[in-house]
Amino acid sequence: MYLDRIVETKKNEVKRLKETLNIAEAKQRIADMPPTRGFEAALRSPKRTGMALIAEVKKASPSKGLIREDFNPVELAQAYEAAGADCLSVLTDVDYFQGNAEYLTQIREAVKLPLLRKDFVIDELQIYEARLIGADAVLLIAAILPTERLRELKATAESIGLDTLIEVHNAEELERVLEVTDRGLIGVNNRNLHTFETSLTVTADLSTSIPAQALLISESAIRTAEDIAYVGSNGAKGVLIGETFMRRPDIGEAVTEVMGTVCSQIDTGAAR
Ligand SMILES: O=P(O)(O)OC[C@@H](O)[C@@H](O)c1c[nH]c2ccccc12
Repeated sequence: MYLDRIVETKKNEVKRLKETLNIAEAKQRIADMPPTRGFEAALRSPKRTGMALIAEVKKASPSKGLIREDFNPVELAQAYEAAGADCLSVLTDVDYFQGNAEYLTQIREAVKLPLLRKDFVIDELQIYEARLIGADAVLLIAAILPTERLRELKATAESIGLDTLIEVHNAEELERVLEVTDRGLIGVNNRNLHTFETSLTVTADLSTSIPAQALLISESAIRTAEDIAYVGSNGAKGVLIGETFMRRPDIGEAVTEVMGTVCSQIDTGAAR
């Protein structure tokens, strides 16, 4: 199963990372860095009324293969910023998503938006590394983290100024996450990471169990303005979109088409 394979790869990456980076040194370097950009804060006051956007810089994925041939991460990030994205998500996994930590560092210099390091975090050291390469937030995936690990990794992230986006796909994962926190950013992944199957009803089904003080981000398989209206009417306060934008030659046009200028079509009265 591919998720297990990815985790094996990450264990090896962590082993290698431990040879070049230790926590004491990382902490020292982080102490000299400028503060993070406020990933959650940006999503809580989105540019488009009613729906925040995390736009993703993603070249390829295990489920879709190569998504975008003409891939200049900095240009793509700038186009997203110009189109009014609130935050960016940058894939840093090399083997499965053709991402790179360097893309994130380059993007940090080129745009002002808060950045999510999109990777498969299983160890503290990856979190310190995320901060060092220029991330403002990290993704924590409940499917690969036992509850206590989730709690520890979240605390580590917060101790160095990083926000967390905690990702769930089913009720069991959500229940475990709610043991750790009932606030912050909760991402509902519409894609099952084991089968690759997608359905936006995953967001609708889980949203009723997500407390109001948490911010629900609907992730994956969002393609149209109708999809935005659907997840928005079912509790999502933000969306994380990659492939739909990456497949379009003109990123800015795609963002405007999907997001609208304001998300006025959302009937938030029906939410929850
Ligand atoms: O490209 P999409 O279908 O718009 O999906 C974006 C994002 O949700 C997806 O890349 C993602 C969600 N969770 C992940 C975990 C790891 C890697 C990737 C992901």
